[in-house]
Amino acid sequence: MMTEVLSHLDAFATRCSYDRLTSRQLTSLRGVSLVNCKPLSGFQRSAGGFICAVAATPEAQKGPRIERLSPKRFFGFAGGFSTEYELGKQLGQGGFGSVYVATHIRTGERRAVKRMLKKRAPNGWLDPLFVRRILHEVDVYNHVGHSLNTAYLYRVYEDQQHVDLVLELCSGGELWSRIQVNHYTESEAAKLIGEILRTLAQCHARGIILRDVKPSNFLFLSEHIDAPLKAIDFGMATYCNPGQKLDDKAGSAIYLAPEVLRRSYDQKADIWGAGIIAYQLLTGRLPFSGDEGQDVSDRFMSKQICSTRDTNRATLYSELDFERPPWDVLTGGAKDLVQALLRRDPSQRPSAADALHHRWLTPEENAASDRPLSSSIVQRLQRFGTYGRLKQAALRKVAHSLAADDAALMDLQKAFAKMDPEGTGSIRYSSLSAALQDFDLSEPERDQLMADLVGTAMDSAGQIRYDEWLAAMLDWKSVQDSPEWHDWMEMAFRAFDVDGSGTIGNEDLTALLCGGHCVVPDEVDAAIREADLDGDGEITLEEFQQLLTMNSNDALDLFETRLKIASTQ
Ligand SMILES: Nc1ncnc2c1ncn2[C@@H]1O[C@H](COP(=O)(O)OP(=O)(O)OP(=O)(O)O)[C@@H](O)[C@H]1O
Repeated sequence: MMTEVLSHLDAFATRCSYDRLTSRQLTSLRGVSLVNCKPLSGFQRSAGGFICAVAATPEAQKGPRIERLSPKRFFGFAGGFSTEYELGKQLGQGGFGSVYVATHIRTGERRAVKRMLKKRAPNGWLDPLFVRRILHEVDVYNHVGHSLNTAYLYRVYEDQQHVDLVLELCSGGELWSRIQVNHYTESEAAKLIGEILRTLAQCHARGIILRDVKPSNFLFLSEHIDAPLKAIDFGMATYCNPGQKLDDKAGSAIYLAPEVLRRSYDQKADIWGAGIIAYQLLTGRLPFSGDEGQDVSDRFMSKQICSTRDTNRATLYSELDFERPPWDVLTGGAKDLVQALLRRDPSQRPSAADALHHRWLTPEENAASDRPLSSSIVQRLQRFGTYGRLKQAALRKVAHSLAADDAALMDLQKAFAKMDPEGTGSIRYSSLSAALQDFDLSEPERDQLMADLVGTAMDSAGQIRYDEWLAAMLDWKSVQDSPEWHDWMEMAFRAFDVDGSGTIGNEDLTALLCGGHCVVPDEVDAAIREADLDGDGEITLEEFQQLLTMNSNDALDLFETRLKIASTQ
């Protein structure tokens, strides 16, 4: 009974943050007695929600009344999917959703839609695990989905029955199906392993752990042999703060790290999964050897059933084989990296960011962070895209204050002037789009990269202002070293606190982000959640400063370049 009450309240509390109820307001609800509320597993920044210890009073045991919630718009996502999209053939089926091709009725653009049935508990409430899974998946897409290594999330819809995630269509099939057909050459494998590690590094830099790193969660964008790889399916992801250890067993058997089986793990567990994939790409089999390990490997690769006990024993104890062919012909660099990724002691395993610098993956001398601006625009746009709407708006505001003659901005000014030869102070989308032709990007990818550049669609009119350009291109870490940084942050805060109340709240952001009328549901809520550490629905100066400072030092080489060989100069 107690468990049932807890799950009622858990789902209810999660929903409450979407109603912008504070923990104080929660406790005032009839029949609910909540103590020690804290943000839901680190997702306070954007998914919101509270985990509360519950004093199960007789009244609380009845649970809050379901009528308080509208199942139709439980999450606050947009409605009207079927008026905007036509559903086509099924692409795939997972444990949590079916994925279809969907065509945008007005533009004819083809996308993938992951349709998940709103799962209900026997009492009619939405199942709390389902609620949390959706929140986590959307949250991770919003954090890292604007990088080229992840399928782009265009929009989320919901109706009475379903939640629909509209995603970039990846039509090249799963990495898994190519592993089964091919053994990759070393350079092909290195490119793919680099792309996987880049996704991990971007997530880990934001405190996210994926917990389901396996070949079927990476899809090729197209059928082209060199098509980029995109990560999908973040339903298992969660947050893990520095120093924290998770203890729940989550993931797919053969890719689980030893420490996950021992129930004390952090982001390094994802690296093990990447190591198993790397091994498969290079050899077409699993690393486990000895009688038992070999049996697990053979069964798994030929899609026969393996018992959990045998799989776990192989992960924990089997010798890892780096002797048999093709290891005799693979280079020392490949062996060295894969061995490092598969160290059983997680403290000896490299982080994703460190692994990316391994000599086998980055043979060129020229690290991405040293590249000139002209060849790192794509990386800079992705990095900016992974910041939330509020942070993007705040950085634009600060960029506006930077001195026009600052020598550190010279390169950025020059690049801007090249696209604005008449000195109008704005560049056209078409000019930037033309500049992006030098990069090996699909047309939707070009549009995705530019989507985050301007403040609101209303004021853009197809133009990008200098401050918008600066905000996206700048290395903000260096700006933060300026003695004026704190003044600039405070100035931006005061400007955003439109009603002068001392905090930034709902009305301030409605005015700021959508000129008083937001058409995208949840837009303002999501912006508040970006910074609202204590979940009270308001952003204080301290919370605002923390938002502006975190993640600003993301190295550019965490992001894909996609530079065409011909234009590396
Ligand atoms: N963006 C996409 N483009 C094309 N196909 C996709 C896309 N996303 C998912 N698919 C296909 O749909 C399948 C199921 O998707 P996904 O893994 O996200 O679902 P799931 O229910 O979360 O799965 P799981 O049971 O592994 O957690 C994928 O294996 C893939 O074949």
